Amino acid sequence: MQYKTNQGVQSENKALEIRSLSLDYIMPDQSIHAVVDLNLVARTGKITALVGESGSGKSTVALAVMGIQDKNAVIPGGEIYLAGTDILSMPKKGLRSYISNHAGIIFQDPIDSLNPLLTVGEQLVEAVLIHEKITKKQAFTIALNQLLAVSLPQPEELMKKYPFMLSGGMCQRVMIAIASVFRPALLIADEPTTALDVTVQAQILHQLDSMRKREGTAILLITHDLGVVAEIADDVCVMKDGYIVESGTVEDIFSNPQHRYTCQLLAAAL
Ligand SMILES: Nc1ncnc2c1ncn2[C@@H]1O[C@H](COP(=O)(O)OP(=O)(O)OP(=O)(O)O)[C@@H](O)[C@H]1O
Ligand code: NI
Repeated sequence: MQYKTNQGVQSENKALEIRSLSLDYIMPDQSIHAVVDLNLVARTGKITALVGESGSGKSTVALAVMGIQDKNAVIPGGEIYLAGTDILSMPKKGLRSYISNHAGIIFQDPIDSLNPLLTVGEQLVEAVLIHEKITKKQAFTIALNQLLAVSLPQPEELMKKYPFMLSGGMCQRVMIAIASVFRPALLIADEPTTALDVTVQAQILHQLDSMRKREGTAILLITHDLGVVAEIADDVCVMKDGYIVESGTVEDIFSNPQHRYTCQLLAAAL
């Protein structure tokens, strides 16, 4: 069977390409147009920031890309090309594994994202074994290397610990380790540092940036913090009320914002 692909010379460096995506949340008395006719590209080896006020639809986009949108969501139209294939035109069977092989996601609250009843090691090994038919021992070695890759010291000790024994910053590193086990083409970070101390925020962002450099991962960074955007993002998409009102390179958007809302955002950040 042939699925829709966006392959072609111009698409090669696009880990994610969203075309004309709309998403509604169906409520008993109304439906909310959370995403409207949205276009977005996350380039390989680059950081794309998705910014916009609370409720503008940023997380909804992230969840739709991961195929984990809420049950009351319907997608009336659009295409989501993840590593070249439109996941919206794929059959349910195989979709989960396709998405988890090509994209990872980390959230705001790393401690909530981990299972409190399992050790770090158990969760990492489980994540490895979901994808690969290898022995537990081999999975353990991969897990250890993952923890080293996110600069966590003494990984062997860490593997035995439960999430509550770790700081927020360490938990977020573990989440990055889990989300990137399979060197996904795309990593989505939905406000990854909002819940962390300021000093730890910079370390986590540095970690994402070094993953981008090392693996060529495309990173879609959802954030409220325009200072962070200016510092590490390559591209920016500005979202408001479900629409992308403006997108471009960081240089373009910061030096020459076209949309009134972008000007307001920039002014508010000064
Ligand atoms: N399951 C749902 N059912 C109905 N409405 C929802 C649902 N999930 C989100 N919404 C609404 O959809 C809109 C977009 O929400 P979303 O969480 O995507 O925004 P956001 O930009 O991520 O906001 P924030 O910056 O606060 O995280 C909001 O109006 C929100 O209230
Ligand atoms: Ni959100």
